[in-house]
Amino acid sequence: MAERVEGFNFEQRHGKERVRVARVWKTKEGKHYVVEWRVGISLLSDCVNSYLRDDNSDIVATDTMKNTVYAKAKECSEILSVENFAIELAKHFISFYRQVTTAIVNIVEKPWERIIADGQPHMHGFKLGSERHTVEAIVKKSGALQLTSGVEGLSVLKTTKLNCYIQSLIFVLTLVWICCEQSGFEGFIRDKYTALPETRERMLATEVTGLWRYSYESLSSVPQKPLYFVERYDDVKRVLLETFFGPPNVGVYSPSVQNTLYQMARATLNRFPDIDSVQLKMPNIHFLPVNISNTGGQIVKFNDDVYLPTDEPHGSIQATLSRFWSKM
Ligand SMILES: O=c1[nH]c(=O)c2[nH]c(=O)[nH]c2[nH]1
Repeated sequence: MAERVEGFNFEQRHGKERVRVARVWKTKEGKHYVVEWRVGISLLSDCVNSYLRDDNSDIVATDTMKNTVYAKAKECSEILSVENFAIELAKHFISFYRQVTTAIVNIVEKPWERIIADGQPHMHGFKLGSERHTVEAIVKKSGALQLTSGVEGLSVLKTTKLNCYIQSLIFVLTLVWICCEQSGFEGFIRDKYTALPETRERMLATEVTGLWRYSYESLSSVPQKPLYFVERYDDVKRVLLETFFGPPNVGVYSPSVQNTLYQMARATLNRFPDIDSVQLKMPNIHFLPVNISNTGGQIVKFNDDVYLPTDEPHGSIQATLSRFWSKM
């Protein structure tokens, strides 16, 4: 919040970024659990004197913030979700320091996954997965809370043309061989700058970044069930992926990244009543058809088979879908 200083409007915050911590828990039976977090802390606090003059008496040193991450990780005797850790940290800063009015804690969790060896979950062996779980907890001195979780780096691709048998609705118990494309892009504006052909058959690839805001607006309203948010994270990801891909045997047609994004966001809001808004960023990562020829003729003729994968440029498509009363 801006304050008036020497006739100016002034806004400030300070914190520590990229504090890395790993925490291990071990059960009596010898099963280990591990999390690795990258923590960012930002404090809104009444320390304007440090900016205006030689007076640091109201500053929480960023080095102290860093130490607090390790101290609080040590205090967590039971495994907990990244959301609960973020809330605990933020709660500490607003309650421990008179000067702090709001604490903003951002954490990215590294996807360490237990390995399966000989068909059995390993007791202490983990490998790095791909997509990352994120959280932002904003806690005010009043106890007001804003909790936003997310996923980043969720790379997905569908190759789309499906040849499959479906059961005919007309003749009971007969199977019909069908061929259905499951991603296309048609009917867009065509003008003198347009070269893109219309298609009902293309690769669809993206790297989803999602943010979803929970409806819990005070510290006291947060669900007490341990690992509640870990389950929610898995469930939201499942709904996003199921909507993107459609049923395993037949898939679902995507007429555009825009439409698929909307379906994914809507399915999330419809499924989870405690989520008020969903933001999705879905770059359209292009796989270009390969056609190569020389004077002797065609070397490679594209037949929905050989592609050139690209990183850039890529389409950029993003949207936020909220319930009417949401503040996201
Ligand atoms: O799904 C798509 N949306 C677009 O806006 C777009 N633009 C484009 O060139 N290809 C695509 N595909």
